[in-house]
Amino acid sequence: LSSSASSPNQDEQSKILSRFQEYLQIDTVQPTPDYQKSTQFILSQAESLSLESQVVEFVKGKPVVLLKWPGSDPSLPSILLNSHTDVVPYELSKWGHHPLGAHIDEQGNIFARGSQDMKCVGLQYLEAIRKLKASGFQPKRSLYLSFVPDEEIGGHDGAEKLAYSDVFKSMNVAIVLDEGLPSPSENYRLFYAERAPRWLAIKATGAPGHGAKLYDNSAMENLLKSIEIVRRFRASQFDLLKAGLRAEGEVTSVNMAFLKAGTPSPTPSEAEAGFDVRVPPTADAESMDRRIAEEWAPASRNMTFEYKQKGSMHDDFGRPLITATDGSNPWWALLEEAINKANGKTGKPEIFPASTDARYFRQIGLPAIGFSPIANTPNLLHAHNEFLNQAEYLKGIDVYESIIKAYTSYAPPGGDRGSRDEL
Ligand SMILES: CSCC[C@H](NC(C)=O)C(=O)O
Ligand SMILES: [Zn+2]
Ligand SMILES: [Zn+2]
Repeated sequence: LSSSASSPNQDEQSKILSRFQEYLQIDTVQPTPDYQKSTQFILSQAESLSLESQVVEFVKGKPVVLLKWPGSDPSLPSILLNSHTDVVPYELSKWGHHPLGAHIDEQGNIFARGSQDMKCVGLQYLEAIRKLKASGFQPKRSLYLSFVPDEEIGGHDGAEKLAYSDVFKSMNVAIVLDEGLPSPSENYRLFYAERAPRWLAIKATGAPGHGAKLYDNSAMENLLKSIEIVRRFRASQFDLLKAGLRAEGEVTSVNMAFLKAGTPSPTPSEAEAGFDVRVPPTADAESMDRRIAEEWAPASRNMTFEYKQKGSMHDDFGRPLITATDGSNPWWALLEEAINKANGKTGKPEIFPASTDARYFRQIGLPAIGFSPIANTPNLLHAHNEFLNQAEYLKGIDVYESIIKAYTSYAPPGGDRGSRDEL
């Protein structure tokens, strides 16, 4: 009842916040993240919680930290809570507080790169375990935590390698939780799929010529024709979004990412443009790739194209990369119930507009749900002055406590249904 700073509750709260600040202050900024330091920090947390730990470097210098809280029934498939340890770069001059300072202002807002994306989630998992252990809780299923590198640059040396590894097979995972997005309303956002990235570079070639001459088929004219076609397609998709006919994750987005060509004069023989394209799992992948080959970069207009990043739209069994939200996937309802039990509200299931590591787990046929317990907060992923309020952070710990309880205790009489082995 006491609100004095020395009450055990207050004391514990300030320790929780200090640990969060400590993790945020570790410089894991791409492109040169200090993974040694983040690994040490996570291992020291694991030790204080008596969790089993293992560090796997599928690629040298890119540690995947695996923690395990063994369940009482090892025959049951396990739960995996995933988070990435890297964060995106920042522009120091645009921030009110240093992005690696984790400054807490008078409102309790914690400013730091990674405060939303997603050091919060990684540490909330650990804090929830701390509380559960203190309460004497014993999980039936084993609980794994994975702290993976390089999500922000594609996850190829992190989560992708993990998902396809023997280590992962031996973990016998039934369900994966990974990052979601902050919600400006009181409803948490839940994601059952995501758009597939197509980072595309198109290149036009053509006869160079005098800058004063009007002629067809120059590289620049050929590229501009493509840009016009791409922009018409972009407008058609954007119109669906603006009219409210589709949600953000349900349209194909296209944004021009770079343009490389020419000098003031003469007309160049090569011109290149790059686009960040995101394709919903409900779209027809083949017709999208045909559109790119035949309309955006046709050989008939002296054009070539290349994918700098090409995410799959189907799992390794040929099905769209979608996690079921209906009764066929008990983990969905269990998650919603557990969140509600902790006094959290949830919105309608959504398609994540960008990319996360969850796609690699969906690819191998596992259900994966995107969720960050961040409500009442503007979405500042990758933006200046990213922050998370301390009360929201603390509430998120309670939410994970409830989720871990529900997930690790779930033991249907007939065993798991819909698990990978039975498909
Ligand atoms: C294709 S890897 C890049 C990953 C990054 N993820 C997020 C969540 O912003 C993105 O979608 O741009
Ligand atoms: Zn992230
Ligand atoms: Zn990110």
